[in-house]
Amino acid sequence: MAKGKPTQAEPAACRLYLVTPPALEPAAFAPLLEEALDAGDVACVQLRLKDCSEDDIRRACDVLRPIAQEREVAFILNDHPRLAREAGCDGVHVGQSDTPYRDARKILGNDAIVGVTCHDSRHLAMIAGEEGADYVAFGAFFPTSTKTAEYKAEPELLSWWSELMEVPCVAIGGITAENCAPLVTAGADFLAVVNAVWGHPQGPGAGVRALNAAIEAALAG
Ligand SMILES: Cc1ncc(COP(=O)(O)OP(=O)(O)O)c(N)n1
Ligand SMILES: Cc1nc(C(=O)O)sc1CCOP(=O)(O)O
Ligand SMILES: [Mg+2]
Repeated sequence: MAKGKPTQAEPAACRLYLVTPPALEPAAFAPLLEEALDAGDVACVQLRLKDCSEDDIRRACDVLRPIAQEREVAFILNDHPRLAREAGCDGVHVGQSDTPYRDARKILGNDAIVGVTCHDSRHLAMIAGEEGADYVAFGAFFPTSTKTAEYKAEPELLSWWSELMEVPCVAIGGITAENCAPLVTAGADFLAVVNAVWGHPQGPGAGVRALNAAIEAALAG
């Protein structure tokens, strides 16, 4: 994947990748998503609903996907490649216990974005990259309350990867405006966040602005 592929926009050095809260009511969440996406640069949105029926996920896609795509922000579905294709998503994110990358690619085709969780593993990332993943995701970089994270990644993994590989890397796990600088300077192409945006005390727009300001400050040195 070219480093700017999530929106086809001019590639930037490090961009935001929003992941939704694990449970949401689509009509109530829609204005929050609009607020986040209208607050500044966002490369993509991942719909990550856990413990939901496929019908619920489909309904959430129908409401939320146009909000992202109308703004030229890629809309990626977590875990469900077939549903992603049927619901008109731009791609899918798969983990090591989900549909294997090759099957996800077959289902979605070559034009879709397929990203792969690689935890803290160089080996998993090299396999995913060689197989054709559009990005590899490393984490968790910091403690997170959003899910039980079994792996701990270090910024050095991002610098190793970005110096050697063209495939973009996503950093995830407990990332905030306050702690993201080492990940940006280490070479993360995307910062994936849940709580720093949806749990921001001043709302998701303020969360996006704070993260983009922190990215810009880190890149300026
Ligand atoms: C960008 C990004 N990175 C990692 C994950 C985690 O995927 P996975 O390990 O499959 O765990 P679940 O998210 O499915 O609980 C992700 N979703 N997105
Ligand atoms: C979905 C997910 N995957 C992770 C991994 O390490 O693979 S950490 C994580 C949760 C990220 O949420 P927050 O930004 O609130 O910490
Ligand atoms: Mg998964």
